[in-house]
Amino acid sequence: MFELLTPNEQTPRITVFGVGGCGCNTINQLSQSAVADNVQLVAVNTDAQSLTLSQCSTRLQIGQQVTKGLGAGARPQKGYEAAKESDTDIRDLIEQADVVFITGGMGGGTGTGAIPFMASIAAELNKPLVAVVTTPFSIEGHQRSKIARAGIDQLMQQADAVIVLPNDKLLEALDKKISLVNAFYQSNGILQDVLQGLTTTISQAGLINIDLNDFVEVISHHGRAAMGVAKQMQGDDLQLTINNALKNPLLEQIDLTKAKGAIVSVMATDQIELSQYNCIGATLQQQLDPDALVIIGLTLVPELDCELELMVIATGISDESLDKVSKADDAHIQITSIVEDETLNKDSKKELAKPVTVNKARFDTSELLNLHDFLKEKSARAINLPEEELDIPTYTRKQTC
Ligand SMILES: Nc1nc2c(ncn2[C@@H]2O[C@H](COP(=O)(O)OP(=O)(O)OP(=O)(O)O)[C@@H](O)[C@H]2O)c(=O)[nH]1
Repeated sequence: MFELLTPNEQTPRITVFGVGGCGCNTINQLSQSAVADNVQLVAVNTDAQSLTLSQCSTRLQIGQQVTKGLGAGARPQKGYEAAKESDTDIRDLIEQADVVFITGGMGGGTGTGAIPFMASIAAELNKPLVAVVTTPFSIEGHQRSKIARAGIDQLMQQADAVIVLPNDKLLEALDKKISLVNAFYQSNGILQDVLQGLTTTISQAGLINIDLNDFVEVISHHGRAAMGVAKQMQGDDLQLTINNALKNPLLEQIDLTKAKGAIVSVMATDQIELSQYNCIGATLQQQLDPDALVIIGLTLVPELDCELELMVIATGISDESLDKVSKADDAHIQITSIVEDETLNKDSKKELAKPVTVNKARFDTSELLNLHDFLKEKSARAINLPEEELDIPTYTRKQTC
């Protein structure tokens, strides 16, 4: 049953913080689009120069003493100290909000260090908070991934809901031939859609409103959150659109049936039929845990470029559900190394040729790098060479012997 409500008397005040280079870029793009009056955008950075370029009306330079306005140099500890130095300013801004969103890229210094600190202030002030963060592109290397992972672990302890959007996944959703600069710009467009969808969903513009308490209830399931988006063009099958939203590349491969709650934002033209709306609710209810709280908000957008647009945010996903996926038939991929090193004896070759199994659901580049380390170490043990030498091709190694 869905209830038609009149718009909120008191529209919640939403503050969206864009932290660090990536966060500020996203917030900048967001500020160029139509943002509701109840949404305040705040650009936060240690880098003074980048802040001067920001088009946000509220800009906060953090850690002037610690960083001298020069950025955190990819050191999260510096980002953390910078945020701590500006504790009072951050606290003042968070205090004014009913709901807080924070966005930024994990893997550098400012975002990775400052975002968990800001989330801890929101928790202290009892403000519901959703963090939307990216993880680095695989081409950025192992070290950045490692920094990002540690930052996300810290953030998970503080924030109500953490939506992690791997930059590689954002890229998958875009045209493969895109240039890198454009990839950044367009991936920010996706972040912008996520934030805009969320803020619109809890603002008063919706025909069927999601009220703040519902929103808080759904996001207060601690743990991972995941999201999917899909568009339905004229004549498309609605069921298919819903399934696309659940299997969207932005949604990691997780078992949604274990989600404890979901917020669904539907944007449609005024041609939407009640049967379509009911179909969305019924389909999602079937896919999720029967006890999950599913909240659906509808916003009419007359100039929408499609029939309807769907955004699903599933919250309270436990690690258990990730494990469940790993038990699925195709959940593992096997990687077999081809061993052509003639210096190895038969037994070592056999040992090295054993396939290594990697969890496909969680397979990411950092895992590939771990695998690379693992294989290197394994073969170092087999032929008793120092590990670092294994980066030298066998042919060259032989010549230097
Ligand atoms: N999608 C997207 N990702 C970005 C963008 N800019 C940076 N990133 C990602 O965010 C990570 C952190 O970069 P920044 O946000 O520039 O770093 P920072 O938090 O400002 O930290 P410092 O530069 O060390 O002070 C990078 O490793 C990239 O993966 C962007 O515009 N869009």
